[in-house]
Amino acid sequence: MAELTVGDLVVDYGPVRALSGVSMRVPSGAVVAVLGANGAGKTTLLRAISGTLRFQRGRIARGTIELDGARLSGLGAAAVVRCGVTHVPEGRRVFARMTVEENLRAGGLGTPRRAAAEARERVRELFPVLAERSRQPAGLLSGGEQQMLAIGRALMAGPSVLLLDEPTLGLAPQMAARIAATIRAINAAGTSVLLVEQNVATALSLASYAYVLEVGGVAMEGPAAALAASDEVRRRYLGVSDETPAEVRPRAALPRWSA
Ligand SMILES: Nc1ncnc2c1ncn2[C@@H]1O[C@H](COP(=O)(O)OP(=O)(O)OP(=O)(O)O)[C@@H](O)[C@H]1O
Repeated sequence: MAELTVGDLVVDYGPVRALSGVSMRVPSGAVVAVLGANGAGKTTLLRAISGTLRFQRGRIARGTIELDGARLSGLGAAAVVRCGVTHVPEGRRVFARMTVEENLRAGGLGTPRRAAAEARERVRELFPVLAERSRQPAGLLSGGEQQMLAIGRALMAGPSVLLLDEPTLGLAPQMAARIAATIRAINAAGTSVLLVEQNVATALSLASYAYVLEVGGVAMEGPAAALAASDEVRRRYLGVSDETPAEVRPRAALPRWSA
């Protein structure tokens, strides 16, 4: 396990400043959530960490990204994976024409054989459906199964930190709950998680600590339980206002806490 730290990170896409001095920490073994409205910079933060910013013509103008004190910023995407940080981008981009098995194998490329075999076993246990459907083209899987495959593929490199971008987006509630349970299991097995999630109640129920981004900066941060109880977070992100009668307040606004 390893600690991920981001210090005073500034990111630009050409003339557009997307992050303007973000500092945060994912302690070893933790689930940390990043919340915020569309365009706040959440995806940019994950891209900067995973070394995929350059594919979007983005650039780190200033700041540091470190894993246990070793510098990640400036490394390419493949090198970041080798350091133990893998990224599941938004939109579950699986290789639709390749089989489930081939998709998983692609995630393990470059991983030493023994570690890859262990990771494979772990993925099979987490997602039995992927083992059952290993020879089918990934494009035939349901949206939720494709998300499982995208997560499984990222786990094939045996990461110490997993970056997840909107893993439950567009999924039916039951499937979203399964993905959330899987994230808990992955974390319980020792992988730290940095989670960007549009469903604030889900995010705060999974995370122990959370950051709220607004126009490229950290507007709020704190223990997930404290943020969930904060009037401002409830009003702005959980759709609960003082005027909302108690009986119509979403149950989702009452998350289960992780320790
Ligand atoms: N490839 C790009 N080129 C130019 N500007 C970009 C690019 N990607 C993002 N941006 C801009 O950077 C800012 C942050 O975007 P980002 O996608 O990181 O936000 P987000 O919080 O993840 O939002 P969303 O939930 O909509 O994905 C926005 O102003 C966005 O328009």
